[in-house]
Amino acid sequence: MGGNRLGKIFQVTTFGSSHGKAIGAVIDGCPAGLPLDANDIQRELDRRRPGTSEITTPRKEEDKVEILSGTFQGKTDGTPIAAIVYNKDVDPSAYESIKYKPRPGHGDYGWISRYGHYDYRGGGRGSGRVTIGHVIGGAIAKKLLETFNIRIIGHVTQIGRIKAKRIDPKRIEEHTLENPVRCADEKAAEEMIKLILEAKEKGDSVGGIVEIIVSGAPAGLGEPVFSKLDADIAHALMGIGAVKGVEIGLGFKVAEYNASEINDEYYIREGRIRTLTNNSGGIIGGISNGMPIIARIAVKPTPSISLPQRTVNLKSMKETTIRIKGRHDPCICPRIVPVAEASVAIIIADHMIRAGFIHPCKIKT
Ligand SMILES: Cc1cc2nc3c(=O)[nH]c(=O)nc-3n(C[C@H](O)[C@H](O)[C@H](O)COP(=O)(O)O)c2cc1C
Ligand SMILES: C=C(O[C@@H]1CC(C(=O)O)=C[C@@H](OP(=O)(O)O)[C@H]1O)C(=O)O
Repeated sequence: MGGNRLGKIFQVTTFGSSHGKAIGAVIDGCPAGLPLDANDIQRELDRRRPGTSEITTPRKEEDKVEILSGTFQGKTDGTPIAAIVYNKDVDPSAYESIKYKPRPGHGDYGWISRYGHYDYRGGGRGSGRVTIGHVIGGAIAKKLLETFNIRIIGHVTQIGRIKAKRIDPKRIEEHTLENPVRCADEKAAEEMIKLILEAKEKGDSVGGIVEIIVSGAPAGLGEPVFSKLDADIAHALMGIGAVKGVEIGLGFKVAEYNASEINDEYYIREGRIRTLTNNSGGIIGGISNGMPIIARIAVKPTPSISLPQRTVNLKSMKETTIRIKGRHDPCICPRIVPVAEASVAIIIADHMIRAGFIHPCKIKT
């Protein structure tokens, strides 16, 4: 199949599917000497886990992770780290009657066109559940980055047309930790939850926007051509199911301004070069400039909905309709937050090693 790997030196390869035996990741290129145990990964997986509130899929999974290799006496030893989560609440019954009917908005038709032999149960490897692998890789990347005081935090900024007020990035974590919609603006969060529940009640779904902020990254990460830091971040984020747009900094809004209005002007504070504004989202010419790195993703409404929709029967080659049953997220945004953080963490960890900020073999702080 190919295409299951992210990162060049810090490489994360994921495997597994929604209704198969297990899902996991193999991380190659993590330097030796990083303290790591299952709890470091579990903490992140718990933030992604399904079945935790009325605004997530009711599929009940513990998502308990087991580290199979790559650590010795509580630290990474430079060998491939393999970690696995077994699928427990597997129930493909809802997919039996629709196996020849591609779901509008989901990956079914594309996968059948490309591979022919296709695991139709829950989209197989096309399921959002495979993002367990992203989160495993990202948890290790985050742990590595924390050693260098680099932190990555995501939050929901919009659901449907409801927009959150801007909040001090330092306060996002405390405000989103206990909040099921992962929005730091408490008033907007309440309205968002209401909107998600209304859509769910109707058998429909809603989309939104998630922002990811990297703080503490040094200037000098990235490459000037092709493997630009912004290009690699966009690649990683677009690799998550349901993501239809990526913005860095001001993003699509740059079209509305003159350069004199949005160029980030430089100044010096306590011997450090900074910029007055951060419209470039911390990346200039493909390389980080030491300001916070800011990416935003547009997440589409969950494709599997129970309202009737038009589709085709690929066996009889006749037009037909579909009503999707089963267990689905009425909105993907809250659960995509840890996945997006993980994807960005993998790219930043990879570039930290590539640019020489982290030794590729052993941790030297
Ligand atoms: C965390 C997460 C959870 C998801 N949950 C669902 C779901 O419950 N039902 C569904 O139809 N799609 C869900 N998706 C979205 C599909 O996986 C995605 O739309 C599908 O793979 C098609 O890919 P595309 O939207 O990128 O074109 C989820 C995605 C993610 C990342
Ligand atoms: C189980 C998860 O999300 C699943 C993502 C998903 C999809 O089509 O993407 C469809 C549903 O799967 P199933 O029909 O197999 O229950 C969701 O529950 C998970 O993320 O852990």
